[in-house]
Amino acid sequence: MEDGVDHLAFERNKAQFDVEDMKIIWAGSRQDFELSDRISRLVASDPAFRKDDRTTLDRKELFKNTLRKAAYAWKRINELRLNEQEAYKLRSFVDQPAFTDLHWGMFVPAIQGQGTDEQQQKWLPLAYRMQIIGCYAQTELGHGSNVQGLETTATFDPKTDEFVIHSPTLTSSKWWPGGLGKISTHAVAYARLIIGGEDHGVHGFIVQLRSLDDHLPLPGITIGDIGMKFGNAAYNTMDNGVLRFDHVRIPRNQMLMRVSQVTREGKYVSSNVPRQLVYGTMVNVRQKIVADASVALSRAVCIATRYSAVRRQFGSHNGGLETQVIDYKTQQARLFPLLASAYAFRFVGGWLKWLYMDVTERLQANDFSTLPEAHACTAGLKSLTTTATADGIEECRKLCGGHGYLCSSGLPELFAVYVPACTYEGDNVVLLLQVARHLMKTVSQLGSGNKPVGTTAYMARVEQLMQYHSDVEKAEDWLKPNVVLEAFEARASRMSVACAQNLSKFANPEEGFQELAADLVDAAVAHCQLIVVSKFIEKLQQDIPGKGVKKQLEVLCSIYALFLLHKHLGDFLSTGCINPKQGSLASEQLRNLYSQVRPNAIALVDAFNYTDHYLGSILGRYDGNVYPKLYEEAWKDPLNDSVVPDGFKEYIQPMLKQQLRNARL
Ligand SMILES: CC/C=C\C/C=C\C/C=C\C/C=C/C(=O)SCCNC(=O)CCNC(=O)[C@H](O)C(C)(C)COP(=O)(O)OP(=O)(O)OC[C@H]1O[C@@H](n2cnc3c(N)ncnc32)[C@H](O)[C@@H]1OP(=O)(O)O
Ligand SMILES: Cc1cc2nc3c(=O)[nH]c(=O)nc-3n(C[C@H](O)[C@H](O)[C@H](O)COP(=O)(O)OP(=O)(O)OC[C@H]3O[C@@H](n4cnc5c(N)ncnc54)[C@H](O)[C@@H]3O)c2cc1C
Repeated sequence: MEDGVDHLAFERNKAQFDVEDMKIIWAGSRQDFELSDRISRLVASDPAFRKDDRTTLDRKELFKNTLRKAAYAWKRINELRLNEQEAYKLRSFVDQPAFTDLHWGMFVPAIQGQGTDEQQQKWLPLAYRMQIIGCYAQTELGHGSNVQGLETTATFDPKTDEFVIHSPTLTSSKWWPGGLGKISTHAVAYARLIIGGEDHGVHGFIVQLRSLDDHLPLPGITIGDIGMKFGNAAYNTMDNGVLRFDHVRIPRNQMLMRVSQVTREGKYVSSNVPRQLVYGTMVNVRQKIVADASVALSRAVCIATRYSAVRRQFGSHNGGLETQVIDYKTQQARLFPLLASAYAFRFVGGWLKWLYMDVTERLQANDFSTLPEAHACTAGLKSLTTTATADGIEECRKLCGGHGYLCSSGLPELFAVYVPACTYEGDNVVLLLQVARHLMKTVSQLGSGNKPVGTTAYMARVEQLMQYHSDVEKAEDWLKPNVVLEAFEARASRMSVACAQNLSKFANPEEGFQELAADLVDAAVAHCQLIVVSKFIEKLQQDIPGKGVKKQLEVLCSIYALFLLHKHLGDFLSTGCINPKQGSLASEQLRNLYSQVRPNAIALVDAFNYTDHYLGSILGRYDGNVYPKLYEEAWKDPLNDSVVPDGFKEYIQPMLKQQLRNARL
């Protein structure tokens, strides 16, 4: 604590659970906690990773600064001989989006997932040593969501045993890939495979973009940055790029050939695997994005919670202290569901990681049965968690009043960096429509003996769920996990069944799907919320050690579920799952739960174990010493370098003098 005072100590003493034990639960295991703790302190204590000057740099300085940090991070990773997990942690605690995110997060996984053994042996060592730097070049100016609509072509030339990569139209220009604009030497580029005039659809190709000697674009390649993005610093540390190919030739063996191959004779051969595996990198990254949502949301919640305990407004009696804004019920009703959501997303993220590892192992053994489930879960949860997180960060900014709008609160930048997660790796509405398709397929197969599995298993009880009426009689009944779960299952299944019934009225199912898209999205959201609630409940069924820890998690789980019920009361009522009285009992219980969280709120955010460096927020400082630091920070603004600003003499003084002259006349 810089001034030796912990302004939040009183709050910390109120906690009814052991915060050190909660840190382990949040981290996933003691080992994960120790690793995160060690690496975050390492980054925080290294001045080369300071980031408090970021918002005042112009784009070029900001970008150069990003390159410096990325190079320094790589140096430290090698010097300290960090393993893959430690290196990943180090990069994420540096907390500055960079080309390396795409190199490690998409380029390498694309080769791992879609390359043959031979291709992996050739390319991965180069990528692991960063002797080449790669990006993931899929999206084009004209098409992002519609991957099958991509226009770049890769035409096989049997004479030379090469592919000719070409951008035939303006709209076929690659547009958006991170790291592409200025840094990547290579790309996994997606293009339509054309053999003998026949179009075999979109495939991935490893293409070298820049010379490894002087970094200039190779012949036939036009490349650049697409320009400033939302927010000042934020995602402008990243060189999202534009790329055009003019008949660029690459050897045949640079098509990623795990899913399908092109022989020397130009024959197209499909392995016995689903073509959707070409989309595998997106499934991988969507899963990571879900895990990442809990990090972004918990950062914002940590800032807003600490500041809400420091900030006082109104309510002073006889000259005493004013009320801490965290004690206002409206503040609690806005903040605590976000705190609960951060924990909920943490646990569902952990589960999704398991699901992803499970499907990966099955795929290696040629078992493709769980691929649709993995696709639906990663797509749906990516959509649900990123939407809630982006909205939640913005709500946290408002929860901090005026000071939340200052860059030094950390919230504007956090929002600006995070919000594109609602769009990249699949627009959130487009992804929910994928979930809806999965649900409609599941409903249509219910009578066929094809038992629904995984997260749709509840649909097997559809007849029972269609008859369900909640038996809640008093507010405490809403604390029973089974009561909550059944209400969410009944709501989700009824919304899906209603959509399926409405769809069946259309002669053309695709037309029906388009017409009912908004209802289908609502049904998909209901299903995804059920997944998050059920995974939180499952987590509580595990052994949870630590004084008072399980009790706190039970409270948060109930808050998460009942907050959703309150927010979507219309769904629960209109589907007849609950009646209005039961709805108000849920609200009553929610208020009780907020009161239970209140004394534990600061400790619950301390359990995230974020350093002040990582939080990057004066409002969220661990010691709560907000006002002196805000005051101090204001004077560091470049505008305060001089008392009279540049431009005064040119523009303002003549105006003032003119006014003076006019006044004298
Ligand atoms: C923390 C993060 C860590 C690291 C990353 C670092 C930084 C991240 C920051 C930014 C990076 C951003 C990168 C990008 O944005 S890359 C570009 C991402 N692009 C997209 O996500 C495009 C979205 N569109 C699609 O995914 C597909 O085109 C879409 C699924 C919408 C439709 O595809 P298509 O038209 O081919 O399919 P359908 O006809 O609808 O369905 C066919 C069939 O296939 C199934 N399907 C679809 N996708 C998948 C999949 N991924 N896996 C498995 N199966 C899939 C679909 O369900 C249908 O099945 P069926 O009904 O049985 O026929
Ligand atoms: C910061 C950032 C980083 C990115 N990084 C990469 C990268 O590294 N590599 C890469 O290849 N790409 C990248 N992208 C591109 C990204 O994947 C796409 O922007 C994304 O998939 C959305 O596609 P789109 O832009 O075509 O949106 P569109 O599909 O044009 O969406 C526009 C609107 O249309 C709606 N819409 C579209 N289709 C439908 C439909 N069928 N039904 C109903 N509504 C629909 C959407 O909901 C949205 O409201 C990045 C994007 C951003 C913002």
